[in-house]
Amino acid sequence: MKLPVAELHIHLEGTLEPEMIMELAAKNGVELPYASVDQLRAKYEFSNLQSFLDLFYENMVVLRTAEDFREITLAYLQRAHDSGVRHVELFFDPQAHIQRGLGLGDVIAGIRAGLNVGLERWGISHKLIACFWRHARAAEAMDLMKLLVAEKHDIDGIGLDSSELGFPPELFQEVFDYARAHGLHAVAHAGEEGPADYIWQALDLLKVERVDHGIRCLDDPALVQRLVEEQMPLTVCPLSNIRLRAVDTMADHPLPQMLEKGLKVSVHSDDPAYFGGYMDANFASLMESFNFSTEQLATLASNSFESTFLDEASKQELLAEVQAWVQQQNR
Ligand code: HPA
Ligand SMILES: [Zn+2]
Repeated sequence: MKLPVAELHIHLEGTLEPEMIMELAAKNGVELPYASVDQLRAKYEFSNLQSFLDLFYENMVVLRTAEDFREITLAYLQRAHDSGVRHVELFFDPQAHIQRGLGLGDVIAGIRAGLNVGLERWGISHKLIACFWRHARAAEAMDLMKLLVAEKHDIDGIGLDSSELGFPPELFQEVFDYARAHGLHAVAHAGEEGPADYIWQALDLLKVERVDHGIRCLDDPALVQRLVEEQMPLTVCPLSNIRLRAVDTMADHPLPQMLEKGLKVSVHSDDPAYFGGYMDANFASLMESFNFSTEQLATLASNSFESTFLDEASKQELLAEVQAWVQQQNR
């Protein structure tokens, strides 16, 4: 039995494996600047967040139809299932797709169709979170926010992603106020490359229910204290942090320290096709450096379920799976 976990920090477009990119490009007649999977893979060396985002946005242009979105969602869920994921809260970047002329309804219908097959086939439950680009104008995010509500698009929450430095959360306060007033959940990337102050802003101005990444909180003891007191979930992505050079090596990763301080941390894969693997690869890499105990692993898994937007009964069912896993380990 694999450690059962919830995947709460996963960008759908970041699950596009090089093989799928080449296949979709051929199918949709999209010209790419690489002739082969190997040539594409050779570009997967990143120096920071922006160097990754440039390639990430370039590659997602191969997605053209609702069927493409259904297919990649399902391909991701197969891998998620193989790596122990029992519930997923999936991010996608609507601005990327509507700018290319795709219909918002088609994108969401395709993703939802894939998620529903995943629920039937593997019992993986789900939520869907539309992320706004912080590098684009807040007014553009606001227009999209209003459209999502006016057209009753089927999403469960909103997030904030893309380039962090120079784009503080405060720019998006109005968008998050609007989302909250319309019953949507709210999360935001903060403190990945950006300073601890961006985490304060995400909490106080955007009133987020989870912070994505959040590792830079360790620079600010008062912030750590607040995050511990509120048991604010932090969705930490170890392989992403290494590949984007937010942390030097896995041995330097702050996750053990964060656990030690009582922060509500859980492990996630961010953009697994780009960063060296899915949930299981993240845990395998952590285990090589830290050899976590059964108890520590169970805490990480339980935190992941407690940090979901599921109802209490569903959370309890999934938490019971963690306990069953612990019993199996101790047998
Ligand atoms: O790690 C990330 N940070 C910000 N934006 C993103 N979009 C995809 N992945 C990321
Ligand atoms: Zn992310």
